[in-house]
Amino acid sequence: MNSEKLILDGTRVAKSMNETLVERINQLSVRGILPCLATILVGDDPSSETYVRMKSSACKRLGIDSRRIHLNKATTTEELIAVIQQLNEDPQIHGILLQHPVPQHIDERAAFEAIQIEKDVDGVTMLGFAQNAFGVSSFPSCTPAAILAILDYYQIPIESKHAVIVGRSPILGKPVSLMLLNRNATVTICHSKTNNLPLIIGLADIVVAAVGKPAFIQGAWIKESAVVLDAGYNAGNIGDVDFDACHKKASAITPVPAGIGPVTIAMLLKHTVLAAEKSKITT
Ligand SMILES: NC(=O)C1=CN([C@@H]2O[C@H](COP(=O)(O)OP(=O)(O)OC[C@H]3O[C@@H](n4cnc5c(N)ncnc54)[C@H](OP(=O)(O)O)[C@@H]3O)[C@@H](O)[C@H]2O)C=CC1
Ligand SMILES: Nc1nc(=O)c2c([nH]1)NC[C@@H]1CN(c3ccc(C(=O)N[C@@H](CCC(=O)O)C(=O)O)cc3)C=[N+]21
Repeated sequence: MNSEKLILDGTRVAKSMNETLVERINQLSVRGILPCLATILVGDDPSSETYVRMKSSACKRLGIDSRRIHLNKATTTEELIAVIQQLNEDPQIHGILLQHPVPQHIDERAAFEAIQIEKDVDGVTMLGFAQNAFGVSSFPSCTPAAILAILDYYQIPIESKHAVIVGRSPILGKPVSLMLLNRNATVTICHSKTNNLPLIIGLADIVVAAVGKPAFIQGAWIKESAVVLDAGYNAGNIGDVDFDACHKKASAITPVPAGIGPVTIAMLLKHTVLAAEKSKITT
């Protein structure tokens, strides 16, 4: 990497991923297979509606089919699981994405577990998580995989680097920590009960912000020349990183928007295409 400050352009990474997908989608169509992603949204949280809409319009742009399922916020866990089971049994559906978070009264873990492993394109099941932890997953969670894809695209070394991850959620902080560990980083995972957070972040060569609090990570905490990856996506398109202050210190940083978000979506499409490719072998 050169010594200039680098803005890690997620739109560019996503574009290059999508280009390689087009050919694979064409080859599937020759065999009469149209990859299809089902998205399930429960309730009417406006930002979740936006994400789901972005996901299905990204599918459309590439020629992937999508089925959008929008359930009432009063849906029960049992009803949601029944919908997931129907999608599991439908041979035309290759991937299932249950948008997180679901309303409080629903058992989100039980719903995630209902997704058949072959269709778990967002790596949300326990089995998918475990496969990812062992480094044998076909479908690691999309945002963690996007973070690794950005580092690899820009040839940013991971091995032997100290990565500090702020956040330990099951689809973001925890899996990205394990993926960086599998790539031989030295990993520290921080969370809401962590003491001396600024001190720990100050030791990091790579910082992953996955907190869900706008502009939470301050420039003063960042070590000179660290690489900063901002997975946060808060109301008003604001990341978890104080961009201007961190940009001054970092050697490379992802912006919000146009950082990790677009690569997450490209990863979801890639996993859906792969699920479709695998389905032709088994059916
Ligand atoms: N770009 C994308 O594709 C995606 C973006 N996101 C965004 O990433 C962010 C995180 O999402 P998600 O992981 O689902 O969020 P969660 O709310 O599930 O997890 C947040 C994590 O941050 C930790 N945390 C909260 N406050 C602090 C604090 N003061 N100090 C240190 N750690 C803290 C929590 O700790 P504890 O475990 O102790 O509660 C928890 O582990 C959000 O902005 C979300 O919108 C999420 C998914 C995809
Ligand atoms: N099961 C599950 N998997 C997820 O991956 C998941 C989820 N639930 N719940 C919500 C979060 C959020 N998320 C985003 C994806 C892309 C952008 C994205 O592409 N953002 C554009 C901005 C687009 C715009 O706002 O115009 C950008 O950053 O450039 C943002 C956020 C995925 N999530």
